[in-house]
Formats: sequence, structure tokens, C-alpha cells
Amino acid sequence: MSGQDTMLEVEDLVMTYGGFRAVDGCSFAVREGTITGLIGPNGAGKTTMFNLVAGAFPPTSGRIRYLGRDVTDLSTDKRFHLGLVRTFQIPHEFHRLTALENLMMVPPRQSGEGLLANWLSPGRVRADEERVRARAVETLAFLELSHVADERAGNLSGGQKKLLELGRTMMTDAKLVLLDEPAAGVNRTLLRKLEEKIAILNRERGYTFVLIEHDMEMIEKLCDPVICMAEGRVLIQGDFAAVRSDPRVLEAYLGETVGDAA
Ligand SMILES: Nc1ncnc2c1ncn2[C@@H]1O[C@H](COP(=O)(O)OP(=O)(O)OP(=O)(O)O)[C@@H](O)[C@H]1O
Repeated sequence: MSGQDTMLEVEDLVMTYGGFRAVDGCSFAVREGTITGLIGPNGAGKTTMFNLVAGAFPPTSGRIRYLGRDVTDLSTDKRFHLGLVRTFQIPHEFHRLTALENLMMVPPRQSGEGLLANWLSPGRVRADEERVRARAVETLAFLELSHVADERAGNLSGGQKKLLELGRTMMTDAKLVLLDEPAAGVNRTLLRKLEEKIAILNRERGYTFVLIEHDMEMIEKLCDPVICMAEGRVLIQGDFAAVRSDPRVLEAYLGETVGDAA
């Protein structure tokens, strides 16, 4: 992998709610092989941007290109099958399943899903299941979660749940992964582990990441470049040191501190 090819291009994206422009003409590109950080004060439009890129809803205007293809009008599902994946919290109804079962539920397009395939070729379905189980076991080992394989997901700690969410991504053939605040609610020890796993997935397994994060330590450690949004716009893109020291960024965060005393 060259690490230089453009993977995602967002062009003049706008998302309005009523008359309010939550995303107000954003353009940026994500290069293959990077971990790109998306930062900005509360209400900057980061989550809305993720929703647009993942396909949760269509933009008011603008285009999104992924791997050279215009995906603006594609469903979340179709983007998912192209390897553009957004991590989600483990759904509530999955809390009763074990960590291993949670991973085994993920893979799309198993031949076991089709009744016809089941009837025509039960042997293939069994082979598929075995493959999925092996991949889930390997994923838990990679995440150092093997010891909680049979624990219900609902009983895992906040950090273990985040690792499991990352694991759910690893069960797919993801290429570009959108991580929404991976550090939120994770204790320091597991945070280091989470950072380490994200870095390994990036370096050794070819995943490209975009991550929204308020934890600047995590951004500094993992992300280059960093994109800072404020009031629906991209303020600046650059390495962490350049972004952190940019007066516009300081002003945007200061406005947040003064404005949202909470
Ligand atoms: N469904 C919606 N309807 C109306 N306004 C919305 C909707 N979703 C988001 N907004 C508004 O759009 C703006 C951007 O919200 P968004 O959640 O994208 O920001 P954010 O940068 O992710 O913030 P945070 O860091 O606090 O999560 C906010 O002012 C928010 O109130």
C-alpha cells in the first residue's frame, strides 16, 4: 500500500436542519493508510459529518467519493459492503449475548443467511460458521479479550465494550473505519490498549481510520493529519502541533468554554 492514495473525498458538503447549517460547505480528503483525527468543539458538526459519510442520511448538497466512486446516493449497507464502516455501540439486544457471539453475529453475506443456501448446501453453511467462529476467536485474542469470550457483552467494562466494538469492525472486510469517540468512558489502562490496537490495525493490517475524539492525548498519539471543524466548517487541517497552536482553533475552543459553561 502506497499510503498516499486518496481514499475518501468530501466535496462542499452541506447538511441543514430546518434553516440551520450543521455542516456548512466542508471539503477534505482522507488518504489511504492514515489515521485522520476529526476534532472540534461541541456542536461543530463532527457527528453529522460521520453520519453523512457513513450514509445514515443524504446531504442537503455536496458529494462524497470513496475509492474513486461517487457514493453520495448509496445506502449505509452498500457503503458497508464496499468496506466503509462506522462503529456503533453494541446494540442493547446484543448485551445478553456473549462477547464471542457478538462477533459471530457481525459478518454479512454468510451463506447460512439464505434458507435456500441452507437447504442446498448444509455442509457449506457449517464450514462458513466454523470460519466465522475461528475469525471471532482470533479477533478476541488480538484484542486480549479471550478471557471474557463467554461473558455477556452487557457485563463488560466500558473499555472492554469499546474493544469489542472495534472487534466487530474486524469481523468485516473494512477498509475505512469511522470511530466515534473511542476514548469516551474508557479507563486509562484500557485506553492505552485501545490506542495500541488501533495503531496495529492501521500499520500492520491496512485499515484506514477517521476518528472523532475529544481526548487530545489520543489524537496526538494516533492522528496525522488532524482536521478541526467549528460551526459546520473545516477550520484547518494539518499535523497535531500545527492545529493545536493555530489561533483559530484556540478561539473556537475558547468560544465553547465561554459559551457552554457546562
Ligand atoms: N437531527 C438534528 N436536528 C437538528 N439539529 C441537529 C440535529 N443533529 C445535530 N444538530 C445540530 O447540528 C450541530 C452539529 O451537531 P453534531 O452532533 O454534528 O456536532 P458534534 O461536533 O458532533 O458535537 P459533539 O462534539 O458535541 O458531539 C449542533 O448544533 C446540533 O445541535
